[in-house]
Amino acid sequence: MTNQDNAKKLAGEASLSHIENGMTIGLGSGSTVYWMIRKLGEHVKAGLDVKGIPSSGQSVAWANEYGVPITDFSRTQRVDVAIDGADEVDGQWNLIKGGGGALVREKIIAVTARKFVVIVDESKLVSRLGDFMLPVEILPFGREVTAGRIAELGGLAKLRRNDDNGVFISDNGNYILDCDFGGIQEPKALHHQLKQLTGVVESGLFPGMADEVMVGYSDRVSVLHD
Ligand SMILES: O=C[C@H](O)[C@H](O)[C@H](O)COP(=O)(O)O
Repeated sequence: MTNQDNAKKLAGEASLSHIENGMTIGLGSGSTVYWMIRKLGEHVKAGLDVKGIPSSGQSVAWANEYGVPITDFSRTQRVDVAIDGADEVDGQWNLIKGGGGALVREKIIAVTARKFVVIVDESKLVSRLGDFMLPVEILPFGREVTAGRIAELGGLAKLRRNDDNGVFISDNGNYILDCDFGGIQEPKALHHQLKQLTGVVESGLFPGMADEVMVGYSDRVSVLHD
């Protein structure tokens, strides 16, 4: 296992300290969350009574594989804690998410949760967001027009493709534009500008939403509080 994988594992597993019996847990997406779900499955087997609301098809699959019971918003609208990864985290805990294309469901879960815990390895910490191309989920119809509107905001938008060069389709049946805005000076303002564009479903900017950030290093976890 690489040092980075180990850092993800440590952060993912440490996040279980937020979980108590009876909770409904927002299950994020990505390779760091994988370790959280896997460990959570061990706790469930040992008797922990929790349910998870997964944010992606991949997380549903992991929850099933590791024995974490799942539920959905038709059964409960209470999420006690959401635990999720990020692609970038700045000093004010603004996030870029969506590298795996799960940003819309992740955000619905994060805004519903009483507590939103972010788990990352140290490589995700940045002084300013924007080296990572900002994922923006858009409706397929009129994608060229929407990309043009994003360009007017200063973002060079590239349609996400799969490894086989087909267009990437999100779990919601939409497209993802990976947008280069250069360094993002004002994440909250840019997020609101993007949200106002017809055709944009959601931006991968999560400004000021995290309650706690758990940072994994190769040999330890550092917890950043408010
Ligand atoms: O859409 C994907 C999610 O936002 C992930 O949480 C994010 O990309 C981080 O993933 P990872 O832990 O694999 O770096």
